[in-house]
Amino acid sequence: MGSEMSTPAPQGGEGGEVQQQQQQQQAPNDAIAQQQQMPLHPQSGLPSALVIVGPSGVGKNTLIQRLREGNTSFGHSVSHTTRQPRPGEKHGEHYFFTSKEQFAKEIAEDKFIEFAEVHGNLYGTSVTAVRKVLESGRTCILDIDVQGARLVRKTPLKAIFVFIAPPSLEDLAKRLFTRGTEAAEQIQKRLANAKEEINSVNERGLYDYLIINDNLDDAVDKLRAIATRALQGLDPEPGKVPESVLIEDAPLPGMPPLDPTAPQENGAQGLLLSEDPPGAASAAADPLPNPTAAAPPSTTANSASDKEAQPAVTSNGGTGMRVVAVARRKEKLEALQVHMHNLRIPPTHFLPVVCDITKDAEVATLPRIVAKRWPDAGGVDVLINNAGLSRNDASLMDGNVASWVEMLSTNVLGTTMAIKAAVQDMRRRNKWGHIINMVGLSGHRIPDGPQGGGFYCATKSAVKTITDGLRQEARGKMLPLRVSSISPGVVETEFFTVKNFGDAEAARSTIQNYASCLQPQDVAQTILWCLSAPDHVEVNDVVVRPTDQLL
Ligand SMILES: Nc1nc2c(ncn2[C@@H]2O[C@H](COP(=O)(O)OP(=O)(O)O)[C@@H](O)[C@H]2O)c(=O)[nH]1
Ligand SMILES: Nc1ncnc2c1ncn2[C@@H]1O[C@H](COP(=O)(O)OP(=O)(O)O)[C@@H](O)[C@H]1O
Repeated sequence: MGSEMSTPAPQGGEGGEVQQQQQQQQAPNDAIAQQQQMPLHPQSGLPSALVIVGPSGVGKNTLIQRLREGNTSFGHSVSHTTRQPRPGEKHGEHYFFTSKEQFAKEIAEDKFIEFAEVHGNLYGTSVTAVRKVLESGRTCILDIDVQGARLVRKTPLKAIFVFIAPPSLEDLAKRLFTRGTEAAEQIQKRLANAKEEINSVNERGLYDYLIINDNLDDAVDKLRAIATRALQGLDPEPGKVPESVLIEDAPLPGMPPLDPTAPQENGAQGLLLSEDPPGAASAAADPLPNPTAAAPPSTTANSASDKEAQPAVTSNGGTGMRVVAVARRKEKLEALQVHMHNLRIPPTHFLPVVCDITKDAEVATLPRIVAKRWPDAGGVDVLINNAGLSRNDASLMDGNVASWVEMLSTNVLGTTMAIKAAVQDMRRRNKWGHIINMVGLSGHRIPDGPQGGGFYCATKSAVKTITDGLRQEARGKMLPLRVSSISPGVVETEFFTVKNFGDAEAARSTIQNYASCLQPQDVAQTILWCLSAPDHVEVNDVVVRPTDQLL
């Protein structure tokens, strides 16, 4: 569920009580069943229930309606809710619309198999509603949220669990807007919750089936086949939910008006960035000659959320590149998106994607997201691996192991997984581009200091070795892939704030040791210089540091 649902409600508030009661509600069980004389666990051969879960607006009601059209074998358990009825909704048919007081009373009376707070309202499935359908020998359909599904999983109710996913969050947003039943604020709330709801597909054993509701007729056919199994009381087939599912983020619904005072750039376009923790630097500010690639390439780079990455993303200097900015922090990407919008860079040339590059499944999906969102772009031609994270509690003598793991997974594994995803995309198209890794001075030397930067330097040395190793591997296979690294010294970015766990003062005092740090634009320019070399020239490593930096 989304942030709203997963945020603990204030003590004593409605949500707080609901959470406490839900914890006690762990397994509405045989005792309730016996009390209500409900065959919660039908013998085999009798119909199972069908639990349908999915984010708001994905099409659950539409699918259920289509399934039930002209087929009386399926009944729908009518839920109770404290939300206001929408125009046309009937009490007892769509929901039992209930006051909060009445709902609380019914909870106390053990009326519900499960209940949950969803999008700010209470919803619950009553034992009576399910019993009514089951007793008539039909399959009972429960349209409930993720929390409800988790709870029903713990009851003896024999059921098949299906998750309905949208083809993308963008489609989901469109459907919610088109349905027009909610105000903008409610739609935002539902979209904010959707990503976490979709992520519940990765909870092992929660769902038996996943249906992506893209083409409605296809989705209805799939649901019908599953519902028929439920009707026959058959067990679900194994392996029908993929190991890992990632649905890309929606763009911001509705961009702000253009800022007429914002400076315009020269045809700034793309770069695909990957990942989030503030890294050494990635930037490119000024116009450069055209790149050597024949077609406008799309570029990926990581750590796009940082202010430091903005120049890299915003100024391709008329190279004709299209930029995919990949980062973990959504709010930073959103700010970048607004910035790009104000620079009049069209959505065809800038695509923000939320992704955690320490997660293999998320990284592997990136080229697919690019291909889907920009079918005309071909694929990823340039990858800029910008992720580089350092922590100040990582001394080799007495450091925090968690910080070592974090650095290793971000700087080394994240970079390598992004390389693999980009290279496989290039191989698929037989079109070989350019990989640029940010090694940094730390990949070449270890600075003095009692805190000890040895572990961070080790990860950066690894990136240097990976850069050289990738080049050798490509040469060995006679592939025209170009591999470069850039090794900047101190760059004025968020890097030091992250290193000091958010302590901006400590970060400032580090930066003040230098009369003039490199700026992100300086690094960006270096990236563009590497990219602009003619085909027969491969820049291997560029070391660049502030003029007054000693070591
Ligand atoms: N846990 C639980 N969730 C429910 C129940 N009834 C509906 N929901 C879920 O509540 C959410 C909001 O439903 P609704 O207000 O009808 O809005 P909609 O999903 O935008 O059509 C959906 O995810 C439903 O699946 C219920 O009885 N229990
Ligand atoms: N496969 C689909 N393609 C396009 N629009 C769809 C599809 N499935 C449902 N819709 C539309 O999306 C909107 C939301 O569907 P709805 O059934 O109300 O969602 P939910 O019950 O999951 O909140 C409706 O306007 C519906 O017509």
